[in-house]
Amino acid sequence: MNNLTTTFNAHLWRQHRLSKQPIEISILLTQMGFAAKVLSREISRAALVGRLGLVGEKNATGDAQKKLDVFSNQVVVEAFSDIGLVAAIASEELDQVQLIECGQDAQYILCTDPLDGSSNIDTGSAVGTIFGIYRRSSTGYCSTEADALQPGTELVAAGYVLYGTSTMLVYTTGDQVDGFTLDPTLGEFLLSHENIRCPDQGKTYSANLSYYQEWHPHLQKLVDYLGDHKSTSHAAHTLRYSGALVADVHRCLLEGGLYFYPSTEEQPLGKLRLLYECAPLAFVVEQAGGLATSGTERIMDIEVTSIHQRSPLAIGSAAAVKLYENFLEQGMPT
Ligand SMILES: O=P(O)(O)OC[C@H]1O[C@](O)(COP(=O)(O)O)[C@@H](O)[C@@H]1O
Ligand SMILES: [Mg+2]
Ligand SMILES: [Mg+2]
Repeated sequence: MNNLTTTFNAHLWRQHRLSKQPIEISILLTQMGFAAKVLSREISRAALVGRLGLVGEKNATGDAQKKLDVFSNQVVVEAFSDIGLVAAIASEELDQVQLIECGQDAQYILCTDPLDGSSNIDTGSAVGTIFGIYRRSSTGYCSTEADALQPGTELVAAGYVLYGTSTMLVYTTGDQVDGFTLDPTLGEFLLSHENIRCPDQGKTYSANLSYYQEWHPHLQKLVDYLGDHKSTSHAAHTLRYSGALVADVHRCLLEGGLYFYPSTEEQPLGKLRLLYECAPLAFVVEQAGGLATSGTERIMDIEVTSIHQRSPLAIGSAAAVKLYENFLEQGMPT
């Protein structure tokens, strides 16, 4: 059976048979695949069913919620409810952790950004879904919020879905990183990118340069260095910023490169959320040979004290992330 006929479910079953992951993880990932198919269909027809625009509410981190943010959250929560495995869900669109099921079998916690890149929705640009799965740490009958406050090193599975020119699902359970492309005519995710390796170097960087003036002077030097097309000592990088973290990280994963969202005086911990944006993507990128840092600390090691906690992020090719850390610390490449 060649790769392009390997369905996501068949791959998950194979990984389980090769005892690379417990069957529960395969079932949870299958449910993420299902939610991704529903969202792929609904995102593509949102303008036809009045699902563009705002709902008029703000989420816990102050973002004006889009109708598709709320709808995507509902789809993900429903896909993981009633399967007897998920104890609780932490989501960008839920103020608190939502208890799902109690009891012995409900041993997993889902952390999710149901719709990433919300500012792209109404203009039809790329958006994504991010997910991270943890095992419960508490032993009581029902889960508690503390079960979601685990560092990235405790993730048992993580990944994202990109709704772009095609819909792709990329995941890892700590073994390798595999990518699947949705064939809408079959309604199947097919294995299109097996064992993805993140190139050590890239030619692009992604950052919102409109904040350049507010960044640390050392990071301003990094941007000048990356954009120095006259340099004979190093290859310049070109700028690619999509407005969706998932889309920019996906490019870094496949082609190499660097995405960063640093802190500013106004946002001392940056904008992005550690639990359901930074940590799951860090797990994926690290398993593919890349790196992810806050600038001073490995993202996966950062202690989580609240579900909507923010963290500065630099993620992508290993050499580019090290370059970022060096510049932040010393204001120069090495
Ligand atoms: O508009 P800004 O400040 O550049 O922020 C864009 C970044 O914020 C995000 O949109 C945050 O994610 P959400 O859309 O899920 O809130 C990232 O996807 C993106 O990289
Ligand atoms: Mg997001
Ligand atoms: Mg979001």
